[in-house]
Amino acid sequence: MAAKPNTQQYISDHITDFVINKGYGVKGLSETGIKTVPEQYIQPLEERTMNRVMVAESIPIIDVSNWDDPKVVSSICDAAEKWGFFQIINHGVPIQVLDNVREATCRFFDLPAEEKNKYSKDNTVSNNVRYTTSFLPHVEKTLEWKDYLSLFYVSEDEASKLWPSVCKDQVLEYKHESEKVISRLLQVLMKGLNVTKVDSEKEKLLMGSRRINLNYYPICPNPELTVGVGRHSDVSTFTVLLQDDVGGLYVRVEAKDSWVHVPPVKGSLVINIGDVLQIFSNGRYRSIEHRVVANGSNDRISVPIFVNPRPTDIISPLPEVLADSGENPIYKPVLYSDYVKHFYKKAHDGKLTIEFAKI
Ligand SMILES: O=C(O)CCC(=O)C(=O)O
Ligand SMILES: [Fe+2]
Repeated sequence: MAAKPNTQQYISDHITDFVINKGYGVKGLSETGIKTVPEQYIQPLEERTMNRVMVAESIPIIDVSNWDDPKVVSSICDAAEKWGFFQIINHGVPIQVLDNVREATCRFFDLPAEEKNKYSKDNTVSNNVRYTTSFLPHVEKTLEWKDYLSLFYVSEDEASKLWPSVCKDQVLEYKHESEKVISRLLQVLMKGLNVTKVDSEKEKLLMGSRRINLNYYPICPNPELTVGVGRHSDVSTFTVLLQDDVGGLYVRVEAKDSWVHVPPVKGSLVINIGDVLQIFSNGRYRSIEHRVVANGSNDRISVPIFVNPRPTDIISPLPEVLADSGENPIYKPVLYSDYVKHFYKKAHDGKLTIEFAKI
């Protein structure tokens, strides 16, 4: 006698095939008009609820129209130590450039699934351009309600050949326009560590590569059951994040055992410290856990630029930091590409990635 088909299993396999293999993503799923999130998106209770949200507090908003102003320098360094997250305004990246990259992101995700799927793991011509859904759908027990395109920048030439034509010019423009802000931020953050000499070698070590993600979070029928992005810290030196006006990014405040919302501020960029800067600074600047909630009434997009070392760099506490503080290193030297590989081997798990580099 033939085995009775397991209906639940059949539906689940079908959804996985549609969302992941065929490239429809959660955007495609959302557009079917589905009324409840499929089982594989239902997160454990502790991952989808935030017990304590502080509404009275928020991360600093810093006006950087004068980067040389000592008050600007101290606000940034204090925010990096206390919060690991802050927003900057009057940063000089034209609003038009930010609007253009947001529009370009929508254009990419509005492409038919077959077009987007040309950039999936199995079809893409280069690992430097990758379209996928959730975070690591083949590794995770429970999926996240997000699709994304991840672009590792190698050169103008490569980007213009390989990046999707509906968004490449706008993403490149956003990257170029942000470079001045990125250099300034690095200088200021190093000043706060008493690292006064940042020559070109050191600059490459601290920020020699860029990854840009286009994140798309479609409307979700049961936002309370799932997440947009689960709890994680970034594996960058720092991240420059552009969000739209929907909101939903929450940042962990460890000292208060709670979370704060990062409200959309027109024209601002959100900056957060990543694990690599926590390692370089021997724990003085801290990468902070963050998460994105799913949304029941709006699609949301965000565009982070991950400012990273080069894959071939060895990351460890900076000698200047150890000499200045007299501290022993709490992290061992690790090849950056090994660190990143470790991150991409497991589902989002809060701040656990950095354990990999602990002595
Ligand atoms: O969408 C956001 O606001 C944050 C996304 C994020 O944390 C990430 O891509 O690492
Ligand atoms: Fe992140």
